[in-house]
Amino acid sequence: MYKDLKDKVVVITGASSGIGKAMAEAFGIEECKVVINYNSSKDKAEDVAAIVKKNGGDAITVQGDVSVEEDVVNIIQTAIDTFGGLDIMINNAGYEKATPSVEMSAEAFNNVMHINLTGAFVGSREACKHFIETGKKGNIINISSVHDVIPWPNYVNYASSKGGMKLMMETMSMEFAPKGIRINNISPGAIVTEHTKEKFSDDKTREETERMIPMGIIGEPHQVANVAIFLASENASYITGETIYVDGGMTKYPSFMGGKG
Ligand SMILES: NC(=O)C1=CN([C@@H]2O[C@H](COP(=O)(O)OP(=O)(O)OC[C@H]3O[C@@H](n4cnc5c(N)ncnc54)[C@H](O)[C@@H]3O)[C@@H](O)[C@H]2O)C=CC1
Ligand SMILES: CC(=O)C(C)=O
Repeated sequence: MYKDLKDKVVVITGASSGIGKAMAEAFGIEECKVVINYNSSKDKAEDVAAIVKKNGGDAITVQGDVSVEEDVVNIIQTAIDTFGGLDIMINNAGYEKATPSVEMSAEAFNNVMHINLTGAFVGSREACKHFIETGKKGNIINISSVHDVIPWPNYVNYASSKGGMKLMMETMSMEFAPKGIRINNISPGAIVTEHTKEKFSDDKTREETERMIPMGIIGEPHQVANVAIFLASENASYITGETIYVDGGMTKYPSFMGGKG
């Protein structure tokens, strides 16, 4: 456990499933007060809140679509009203759907940009406003993806949004570093969640994916959550503007592993 995290208020967007859920559970073990945002899965969010409380933390659930500016503002205001402030903002909500670029409407492109990038921007902006008003040295973690550096055909909206998250985070981290506010990204590789379970249960797809990972293993949500806990804690007090890849080596050019080329 990281003792400095006890009683810290953490907002996690898209926390009713997958990596967001694993992070909520982990911050519960740290005895944090966790605000679990969901868009449509109220029951699943309530289940996550129950686990956070069982783990030793406190929790509330808040509905909100992160692509809607007022909803993000409301999620953060609810955290402040309920728990008296905000210490850690985690922009995790994300969405992707394969579509060839020539078939992708501007609306479909913008929809993913609004959820993944603009949602994370508004969450970061509102958190920074609160940190500045209260003089708090809070911190922000964005859950990006290895596709912030690896191009992904048929997912141009997703890769653009994650690439954008990289420079958004780096820019904001410089803007707010003098105030002691730290902002970092975690970029997961292939992680098995409710969302990706079906894809990876297909032997061919799983084996193809494993071949792209030097460690040869698909990751699990808790492996991302463990890094989020570290980054949020004082143990990471000198880290800002960084992207930590939690990807079993996927971003390190695995096709060169044979030593040729
Ligand atoms: N699972 C994986 O292999 C990887 C996941 N990621 C990223 O991790 C983050 C979490 O994804 P997973 O846990 O894998 O999938 P997931 O689908 O379980 O989680 C995404 C969450 O975001 C929520 N969400 C989607 N649109 C929303 C909106 N408009 N407003 C509020 N919430 C919304 C969903 O309801 C869901 O709870 C995403 O940002 C994703 O891009 C990145 C790299 C790999
Ligand atoms: C969704 C995503 O970013 C991956 C790596 O699968």
